[in-house]
Amino acid sequence: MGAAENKQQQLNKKKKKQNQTQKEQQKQQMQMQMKMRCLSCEDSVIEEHQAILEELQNCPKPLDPKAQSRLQPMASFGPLRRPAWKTARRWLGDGVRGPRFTDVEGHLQKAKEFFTKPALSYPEYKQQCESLRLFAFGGVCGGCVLSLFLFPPKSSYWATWSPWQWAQYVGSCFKAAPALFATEKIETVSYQSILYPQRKVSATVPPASTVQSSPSKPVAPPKPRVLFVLGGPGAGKGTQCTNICTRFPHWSHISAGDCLRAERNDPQSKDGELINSYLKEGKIVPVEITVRLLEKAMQKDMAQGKTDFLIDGFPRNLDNVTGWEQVIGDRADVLGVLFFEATETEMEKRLLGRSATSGRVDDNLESIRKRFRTYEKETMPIVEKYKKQRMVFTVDGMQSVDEVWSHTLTKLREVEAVAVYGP
Ligand SMILES: Nc1ncnc2c1ncn2[C@@H]1O[C@H](COP(=O)(O)OP(=O)(O)OP(=O)(O)O)[C@@H](O)[C@H]1O
Ligand SMILES: Nc1ccn([C@@H]2O[C@H](COP(=O)(O)O)[C@@H](O)[C@H]2O)c(=O)n1
Repeated sequence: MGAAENKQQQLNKKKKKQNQTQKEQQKQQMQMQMKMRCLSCEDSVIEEHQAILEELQNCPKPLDPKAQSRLQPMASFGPLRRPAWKTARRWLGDGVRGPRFTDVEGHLQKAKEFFTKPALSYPEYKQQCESLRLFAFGGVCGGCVLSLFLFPPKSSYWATWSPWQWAQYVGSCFKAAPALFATEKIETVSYQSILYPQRKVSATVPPASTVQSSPSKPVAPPKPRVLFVLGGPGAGKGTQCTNICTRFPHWSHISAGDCLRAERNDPQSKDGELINSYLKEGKIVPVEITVRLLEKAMQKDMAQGKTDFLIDGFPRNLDNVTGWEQVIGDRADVLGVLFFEATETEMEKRLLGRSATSGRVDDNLESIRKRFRTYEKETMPIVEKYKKQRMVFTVDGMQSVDEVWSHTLTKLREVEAVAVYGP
């Protein structure tokens, strides 16, 4: 073999190797493209790609122009499906393009058509639904926000964290925090005024004798806070008021019914007989008598250091409401109404049970039923009136005493939160 022949052979070998390398590279490139593309390909397309690959493998030349022309579309994403992450819409045949997202009028029109114009095709129907959905979503969200704004939940969390408190929080970051400890000597002031510094101070309600201040620096006692307690006869008002006062000594329980019964039993009282007749009939005693007794009882308890009052069984009718406003008015802060709800059947059962030991002239079936009627006719409208003012804290009184107590506690915390942070 001559040198020239040898050289030719080496050249051929080299060319063949180059061809093989080039083919190998092309194959790898194709495989990469296949991998990428086949993520979103249908089976038929994958099969087609595989066939092309096989053809390429068997092809003696580096890249046959025929194969190249067939492979060309594979190199571009044009005619085939886009990968899922590039697909803006699923292909559900919605060739009908709806209004742009920002085109409110267009969507309104489509939403209206949902009710007025039967869709002729699925895409049209789908667009109507989509446009309607925008308004339904907006309406529901807007309604929820508005109702939270108009009728904020009576929860201490809401009172503390609702968005309209945020401005206040931001503002408070730039204000000096109130001193944690007293900055001057406190002579005699109820611990309530320290716990609730927001409370306004009244110089009028308590008689001077109840305030033991130093002569040089008089300290006005805080304005008494009042929580009316209402509910049907036997709903459990008295029981839960006793619980509250046992647990929280700053609360004082004053029952209008108890005050009236005590007055009736007082031989010195000029109103004894009148009160007795009202009690037996389950009627509401004139407010001048009742409110005078309530004020007397409050003053007595304030002298003992009480500042918060559960006024149980009051106001029972409109006469009671106006009497309170005229006599006490803004000398006390009314925090709201703690309202115990129970059915007549349950209340009747409880009162008949209580009649064995209460000694009350009105704990008999006849008086009980008369009291129910008075409650329905005269007291419920008062509850409704306070409800409209969003002042009612309702407790489900149908459960066991313990369960009602736990519910009462929750409501009491709400009352405190609203009193401190506002409604
Ligand atoms: N949750 C309860 N489950 C069962 N019995 C109860 C419950 N709460 C109170 N009672 C009982 O029912 C009776 C009436 O309760 P309570 O005196 O507290 O009612 P009231 O609403 O104050 O009634 P009134 O308006 O007549 O004074 C009592 O004998 C009491 O022990
Ligand atoms: N504001 C009020 C409260 C009560 N009465 C009379 O007392 C009766 C018993 O009241 P209880 O709350 O103890 O059940 C009641 O039936 C009324 O006759 C009232 O007149 N005014």
